[in-house]
Amino acid sequence: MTPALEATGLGMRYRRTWALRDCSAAVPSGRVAALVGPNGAGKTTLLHLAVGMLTPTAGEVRIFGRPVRESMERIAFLAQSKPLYAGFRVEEMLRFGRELNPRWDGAAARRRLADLGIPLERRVGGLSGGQRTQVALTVALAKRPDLLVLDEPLADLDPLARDDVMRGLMEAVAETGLTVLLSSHVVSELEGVCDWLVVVNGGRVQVSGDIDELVAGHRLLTGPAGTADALAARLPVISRGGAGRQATLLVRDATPPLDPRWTARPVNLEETVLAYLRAPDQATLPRPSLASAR
Ligand SMILES: Nc1ncnc2c1ncn2[C@@H]1O[C@H](COP(=O)(O)OP(=O)(O)OP(=O)(O)O)[C@@H](O)[C@H]1O
Repeated sequence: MTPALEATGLGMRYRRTWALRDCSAAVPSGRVAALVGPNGAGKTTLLHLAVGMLTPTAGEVRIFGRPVRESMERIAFLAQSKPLYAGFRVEEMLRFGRELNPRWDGAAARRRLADLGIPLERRVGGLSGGQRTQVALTVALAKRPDLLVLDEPLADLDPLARDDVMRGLMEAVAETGLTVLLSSHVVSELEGVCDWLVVVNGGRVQVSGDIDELVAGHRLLTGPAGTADALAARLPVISRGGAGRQATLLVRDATPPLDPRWTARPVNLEETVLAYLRAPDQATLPRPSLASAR
């Protein structure tokens, strides 16, 4: 199946600095994909390229197999700054949306806001942060996109509002089957919500693949520090930790004949992501991105 989003050899240079370089990654259709990476990794740049706000210096992005500029009606973008006009009433935002978007579904937007208990006559500036995000999400969904791209939708929200926003997003995915790509720093809250992961680090794509496969393919080994070097030499170690006499190794594809002094346990998404972020030179090999995206 054609991926919802496919980046090939993508690069973006701002004057002399490459914000992204030689990035190849894909998000299959129908997935909820998380884009994670440290500050300055290139996440916003990648998202802006994906929605046509920036033109790549190198490579290309295709949306459902077509160039971005031919796909604009199929994409909705929720920017980090939540582009809502504080002086507008919620219903004016909807009217504005209707005028600008040929695929606009105003009835669904009104239903969604009623379910959320957000009054149409309220001014955007008078809403809470969580409500503002919900209005921005409602406007984005009313465009009936096939691909919804969100830049840090959870930033500045308290845990309850984050949960509400993610729940709203999941309901929309279940109803419409749209593909989602969202950047976030809150990795712990992506588990169970996102099923595809793209990690960018230092302007490069480090990981791109199915979250269940990725997490199941890693183990955390714990054992005596004195034997860690010998074990690490035989295994694909992503990151090392531990303190004092105990060492930990987060390893990929671990089915080694283990020294009985070492124990292995499964890892979660956050541990896996942190391990890769600590080791920018490590990439999942072979990268599952393009192979499993089709
Ligand atoms: N308009 C610009 N002009 C020059 N450099 C830029 C511009 N936008 C981004 N950069 C640089 O490109 C790199 C990637 O920035 P980007 O905003 O894409 O990262 P990010 O992963 O979204 O970061 P954060 O998590 O802090 O939002 C950074 O080094 C940043 O300083």
